[in-house]
Amino acid sequence: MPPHSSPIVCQKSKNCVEAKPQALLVDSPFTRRDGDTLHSSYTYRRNALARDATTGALKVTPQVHDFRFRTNLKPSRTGVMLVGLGGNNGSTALGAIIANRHGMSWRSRDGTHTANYFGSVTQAATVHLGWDGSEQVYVPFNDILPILSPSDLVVDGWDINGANLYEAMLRSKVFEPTLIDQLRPHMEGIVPKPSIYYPDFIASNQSDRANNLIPGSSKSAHLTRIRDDIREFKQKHELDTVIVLWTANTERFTEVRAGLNMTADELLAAIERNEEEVSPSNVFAVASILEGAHYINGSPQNTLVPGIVQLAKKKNVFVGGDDFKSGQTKIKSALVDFLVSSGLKPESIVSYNHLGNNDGKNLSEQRQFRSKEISKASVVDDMVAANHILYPDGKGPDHCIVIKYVPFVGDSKRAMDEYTCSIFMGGKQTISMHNTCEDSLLASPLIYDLAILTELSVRIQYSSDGGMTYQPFHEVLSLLSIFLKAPVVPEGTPVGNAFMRQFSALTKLFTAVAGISSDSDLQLEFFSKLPAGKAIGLASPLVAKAPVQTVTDDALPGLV
Ligand SMILES: NC(=O)c1ccc[n+]([C@@H]2O[C@H](COP(=O)([O-])OP(=O)(O)OC[C@H]3O[C@@H](n4cnc5c(N)ncnc54)[C@H](O)[C@@H]3O)[C@@H](O)[C@H]2O)c1
Ligand SMILES: O=P([O-])([O-])O[C@@H]1[C@@H](O)[C@H](O)[C@@H](O)[C@H](O)[C@@H]1O
Repeated sequence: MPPHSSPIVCQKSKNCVEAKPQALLVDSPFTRRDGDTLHSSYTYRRNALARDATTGALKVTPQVHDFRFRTNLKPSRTGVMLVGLGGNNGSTALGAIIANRHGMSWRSRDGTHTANYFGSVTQAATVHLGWDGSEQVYVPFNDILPILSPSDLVVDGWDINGANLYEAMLRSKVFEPTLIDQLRPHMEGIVPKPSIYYPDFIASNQSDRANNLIPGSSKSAHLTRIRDDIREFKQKHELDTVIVLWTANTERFTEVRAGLNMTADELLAAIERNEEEVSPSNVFAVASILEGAHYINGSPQNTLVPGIVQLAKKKNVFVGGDDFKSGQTKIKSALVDFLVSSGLKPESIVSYNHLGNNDGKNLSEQRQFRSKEISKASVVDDMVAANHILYPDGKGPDHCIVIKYVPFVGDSKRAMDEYTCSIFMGGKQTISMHNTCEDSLLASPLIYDLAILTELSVRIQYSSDGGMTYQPFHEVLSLLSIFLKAPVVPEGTPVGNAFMRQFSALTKLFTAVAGISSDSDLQLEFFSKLPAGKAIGLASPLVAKAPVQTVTDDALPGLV
């Protein structure tokens, strides 16, 4: 079977940038290319675990599960509608796409810079595939499967403020003036669509921004208008996929209760009766889902109430969230994993930062700060639960979150963290770090990744019954967790925050879908004689004339 090469054939669109040909050829009897569809099989190995009722011993039963994947290799024409387009993140994300499309360079005190997508996992990270006999081989993440470039995305959105995107960039103070000047002709003509503003959900200090509103106070009428916006955007740009992504202000939490939002019908009825407790982000999420658009929450509020998840399931769209994991928390999700994996016990974590952007201004009010505090504080829970030696009672470290609004520093967030650990023989280790960055330059690449991987997920279906039936991933797209502080996950499944585990899960998933053996960090070949290699996978290969390698479970390497 000739190896399949999956050139990125981006659907021609006004904004489609010609993508580079795929550089990866997968040669396996367990993948089959049928036009634009890649069929692959994957033997998923896991341990069935159970406590012995009498001895309490942990019984471990290694098992294999035969998955089939079916992937449309053609990235779809995709639009992203940003709620909060005129904000620091929104204007930065759009401006950077335009700068990359045009290959812009600009000068600053540090010299000349050229547009890039650093900070994006899909565009600037690599994936380890193994050892080729002379070197470790890493390939670009976007070589594993055909995915969109951010430059392919059609972007539009809403804002309660009517500033055009040139004015928004000036206000944000994120880009150098020499870049803003180049972007001006491309951005000045873009004005966010009018949005909805329910004052009780964001800080009162935001009221002076609200000059670009959909008229009236009927939430049902607002829902209809936003649905119309999404539909018109999709039709105007002849899009196949639309993703609505909330990068507007942090809202206070909404109540979650029976009669309000526990079911899709309850939430739709609550909107119909103009229920006070229905938030703007609830309305955007419902509008998106009803229009078949996927909805991602980049902020910490609890938008994805049970009724919205249920509606997403009914309408077969993805939802994801919460709160971009961009800076201080992202570092924490890697550092605490390292400390706990080293057998060192974080006893206190103090995360302080101050910033002077509008996000910081909105967070300076308690109810909005509380939303952020919850998402920032939850990030170590899985790592604490992973080590009963260090945390026998499950009680985690003292964890303090402080955010202060200091207008003068603008988007340049100054984060100071202190980690104090118990170490060997009563010792203590204190790690302090200072981290300064333009917050929006860390968050904007995540907007791309969230959208690009949502679009890729739409093109993947899996089968658990040997290829008889196929279905999409669960409507709550928890594979996006690496980009989010407080990942929303399918009910009954655990939240994982440890950064490198999230990265490994993401790269192993897409290499498996591509028919590539999961990278084994074991690398036994470096300290043992490697047995002869053989193609593995399902007992029934996907291709008619595969080598006669009837691989049965008990013949699988490692299980004999
Ligand atoms: N590094 C980061 O920047 C980062 C990291 C994690 C999370 N976040 C979250 O992302 C969000 C955006 O951050 P930002 O720095 O761009 O903030 P920002 O205040 O600059 O932008 C938010 C924009 O949303 C608009 N807005 C508010 N309510 C709206 C509504 N109902 N409809 C449409 N627009 C509305 C505001 O006018 C503003 O332009 C915030 O919730 C923030 O907490 C940011
Ligand atoms: O991602 P991270 O740096 O931990 O968290 C950030 C906070 O520290 C910051 O104060 C807030 O304004 C940003 O929205 C972001 O949430």
